[in-house]
Amino acid sequence: MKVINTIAALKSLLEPIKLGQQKIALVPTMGALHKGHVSLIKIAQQHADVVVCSIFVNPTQFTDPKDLEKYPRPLEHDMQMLLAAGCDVVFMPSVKEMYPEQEEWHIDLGPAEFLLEGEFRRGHYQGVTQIVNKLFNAVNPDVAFFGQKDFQQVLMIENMVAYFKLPVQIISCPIIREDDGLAMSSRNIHLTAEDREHALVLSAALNYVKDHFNDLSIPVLLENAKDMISAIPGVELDYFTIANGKTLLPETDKNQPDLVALVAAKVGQTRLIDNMLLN
Ligand SMILES: Nc1ncnc2c1ncn2[C@@H]1O[C@H](COP(=O)(O)OP(=O)(O)OP(=O)(O)O)[C@@H](O)[C@H]1O
Ligand SMILES: CC(C)(CO)[C@@H](O)C(=O)[O-]
Ligand code: BAL
Repeated sequence: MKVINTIAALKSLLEPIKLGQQKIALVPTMGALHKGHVSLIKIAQQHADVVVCSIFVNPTQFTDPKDLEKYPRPLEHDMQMLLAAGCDVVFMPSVKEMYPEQEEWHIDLGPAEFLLEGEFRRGHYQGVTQIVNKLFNAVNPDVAFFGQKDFQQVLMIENMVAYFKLPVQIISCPIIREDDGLAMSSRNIHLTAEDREHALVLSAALNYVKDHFNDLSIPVLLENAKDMISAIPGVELDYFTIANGKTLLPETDKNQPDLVALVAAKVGQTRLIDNMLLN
């Protein structure tokens, strides 16, 4: 496994591979790796000859400075996970390498940018697309892998790819969960034992909606799911919605295709998101 810190070194490693017609996959991450990240690498290996995993805690996508400051950075552990997963190249640039100078970034990501996560983390998807575009320029991947856990992120990246007409295929990969249902997330590390217990209500409420989808109306499903969550102490709901998976607009007609339930809540001091496809 090669560990690379600069764009120039990365390009000189990857350009001959690309010229040799080998397929390159990119798995962008912010580190603090878990089985969710490993699953992306494993899926990437099935689609490409060379898998590049980037680790970069991107400052421009953080809307809360405390969240950025306390974002976990367990480097040794991450290297071991990547070695065990059989990753070929790790790209781990510094902030200076990715942002050598002040720069403006604003692209049209469509109206869904301002919904859900975009409403609670204003400007978040401009920062995400800014760094993903830089990573795509540095790696020039044929295909890139993202987790469905960050459902809206996948849509925003697809919109960015369409905006610039980039020749990169985007693949959304299933959510990996703990045995008790909690979606794996780097931020789970911040949960106290009590928070960890309380956080289970998020996946439980999503499962409730999925299990009762055929029997109850959408307004009733939403009311019951929100009641489940508000019954748990220390869980502060930002949103629980059933939406069209392409527009992210709320949906009340169960016969529409592509429905997804999405939730975000603060559990103790930690903000978590999760979602589930419904049909
Ligand atoms: N449980 C999971 N299952 C599948 N993919 C996941 C999971 N968790 C994260 N990913 C994906 O891994 C990639 C990198 O995510 P990231 O490094 O931000 O980890 P994370 O666990 O989402 O951290 P956090 O949500 O705390 O920022 C993203 O595409 C993300 O959607
Ligand atoms: C895609 C990403 C690596 C961009 O910083 C980040 O948003 C993440 O880890 O999901
Ligand atoms: N996993 C999405 C990146 C973020 O929360 O900033």
